[in-house]
Amino acid sequence: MAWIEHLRIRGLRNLAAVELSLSEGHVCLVGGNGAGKTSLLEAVYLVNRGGSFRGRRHGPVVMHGAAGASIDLAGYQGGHAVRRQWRSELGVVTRETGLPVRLVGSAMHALVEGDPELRRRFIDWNVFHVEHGLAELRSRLRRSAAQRNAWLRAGGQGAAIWDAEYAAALSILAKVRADLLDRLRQAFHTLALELGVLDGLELVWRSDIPTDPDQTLAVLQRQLPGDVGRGYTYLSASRGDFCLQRDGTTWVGSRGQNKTAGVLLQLAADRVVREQYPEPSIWLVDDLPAELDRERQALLYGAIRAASTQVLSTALESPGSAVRQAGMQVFHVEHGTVRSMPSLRAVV
Ligand SMILES: Nc1ncnc2c1ncn2[C@@H]1O[C@H](COP(=O)(O)OP(=O)(O)OP(=O)(O)O)[C@@H](O)[C@H]1O
Repeated sequence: MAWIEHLRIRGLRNLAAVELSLSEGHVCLVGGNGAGKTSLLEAVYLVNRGGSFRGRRHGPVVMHGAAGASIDLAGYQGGHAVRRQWRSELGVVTRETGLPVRLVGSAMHALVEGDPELRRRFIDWNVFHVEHGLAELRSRLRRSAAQRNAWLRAGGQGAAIWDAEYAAALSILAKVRADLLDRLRQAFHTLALELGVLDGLELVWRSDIPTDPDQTLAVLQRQLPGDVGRGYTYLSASRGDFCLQRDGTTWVGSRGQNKTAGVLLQLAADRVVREQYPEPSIWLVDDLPAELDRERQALLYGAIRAASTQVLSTALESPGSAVRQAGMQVFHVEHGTVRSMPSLRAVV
């Protein structure tokens, strides 16, 4: 069982010096806008995954004017005590592998209504966890694509020596993505039934990359004149997307419904990965209450708690009665400092 017992953060965003002792179960970080709640989740993500979940737009994680940032974590995994360290100048410095963490970010609705690139990254991240050798496959693809594109830019004359290798790698990727989607589709369907939300929605994968390498090779040959004109290969790993359908038609949900669907997708992916790696993850849940009614909040928090040993969640306000739980730990975050509030003893 993976959980964090102690966390020490120095010089990360607005968190100058933070020390937290945590318990298993649901830990709630409460505070106003800009208090440092998301930065705390970011620290947990960073020390375990080695990178941030926030894009470049958010700038460097080291506190303005500070010489460096550090994160130290002590916790448990598989019944053993583990330690992890991250230093801004070195990255992760411990040998032990990171604790498994799963993020429900504040913009989960974007997974349904945003750019296809987000969905492909979501699929590939989960494929990476169930299929060994994805990194090697990616480098095969990159190498053969670069060689083929150089050949196209030179006019595509002579033998197409990189086509077979590129078609083989691309078809394997198409196959592992389609297989994951199939398992995800079933898990999503089961979860929607169990929770009684988004009834009748179906996950549909659309990709024009054939899973048979001979067919992929035939497509490459057919598209050759266009590829030479463009100077690059049209059929690439960035083709493919999934959508949600109801009765065969693309479903258009509200912001809150899309957010619910995004969280369900994370829960479904967690089930798929845990068929192979049963250890539950630590879930980092940023601002779930935004856009969700109380019933949905309670439902989704309940499903996330059931899937994890520890949940670190953020919110602007203290958890309401629908979300509270006996033993829930609550911390108040303000201007980068964190204060413990009395643990909740009973469901109110
Ligand atoms: N490198 C940095 N150095 C110092 N402060 C930073 C740095 N990067 C971001 N900040 C500031 O840290 C503060 C905390 O941001 P954070 O996103 O953690 O807040 P939050 O509590 O999650 O707020 P909200 O509820 O509005 O999402 C922000 O005011 C931000 O401007």
